Amino acid sequence: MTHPGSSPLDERGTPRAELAQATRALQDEVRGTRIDGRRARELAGIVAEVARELRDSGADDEVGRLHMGPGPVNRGQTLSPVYNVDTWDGRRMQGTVTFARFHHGSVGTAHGGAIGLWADDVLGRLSRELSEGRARTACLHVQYRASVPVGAPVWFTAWADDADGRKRELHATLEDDGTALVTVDGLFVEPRIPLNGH
Ligand SMILES: CCCCCCCCCCCCCCCC(=O)SCCNC(=O)CCNC(=O)[C@H](O)C(C)(C)COP(=O)(O)OP(=O)(O)OC[C@H]1O[C@@H](n2cnc3c(N)ncnc32)[C@H](O)[C@@H]1OP(=O)(O)O
Repeated sequence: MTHPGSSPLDERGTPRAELAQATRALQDEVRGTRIDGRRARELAGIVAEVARELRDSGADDEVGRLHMGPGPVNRGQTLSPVYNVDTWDGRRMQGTVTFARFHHGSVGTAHGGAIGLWADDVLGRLSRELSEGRARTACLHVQYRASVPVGAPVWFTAWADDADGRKRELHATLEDDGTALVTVDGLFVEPRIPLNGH
């Protein structure tokens, strides 16, 4: 088994990744903080100042398009839960995902939408690893079988059926101690009109 070590999803060791991680920490702490109103207002000013500096430094996307190529830029987005790919044998990907406080849904569990977001991301990653052709999510079927914890790593497996022309059926599970928490079936389709680098 090999590790796709150069993946931008590894998000290690670059200043840009550090910025993304600090932003995630901020998102987590904003959620549910008990800070008093006066200080909250002061901190809002500081955060606004940071946002201004980032905006004024320019953006590397075009008309809001996320940069999808290799490199840490892709991970500048801080919405998706962080996941690590531990093994990849060319067909099956395994690793762990940790849903953060930011992704909290119902009491003590990860938000179903955050789980769907992660599923789209990991299957999109799988699709990229499997083929040069750019495919888009046509359909995502998420079954929530048991609650997914927040703040603790959960084991995942993602794999693909044989491609059928432009269509790829992809699957993923989240599990804890051998119990399936979530199962996902996705269909990714390479558009008739190829995507231009998206
Ligand atoms: C080294 C570099 C590493 C880089 C590492 C980067 C890692 C990076 C990770 C991040 C990864 C993020 C991944 C996000 C991925 C998105 O979130 S993509 C955004 C969300 N999805 C969209 O916006 C898609 C919108 N829909 C569309 O664009 C079009 O409907 C589609 C899906 C492309 C299909 O359009 P089309 O090409 O015209 O398809 P069409 O010819 O009608 O149908 C083709 C076949 O698919 C079937 N089909 C199409 N749609 C459906 C459907 N919804 N249901 C069932 N069947 C369908 C058709 O029935 C047909 O089947 P057959 O008759 O051939 O058997």
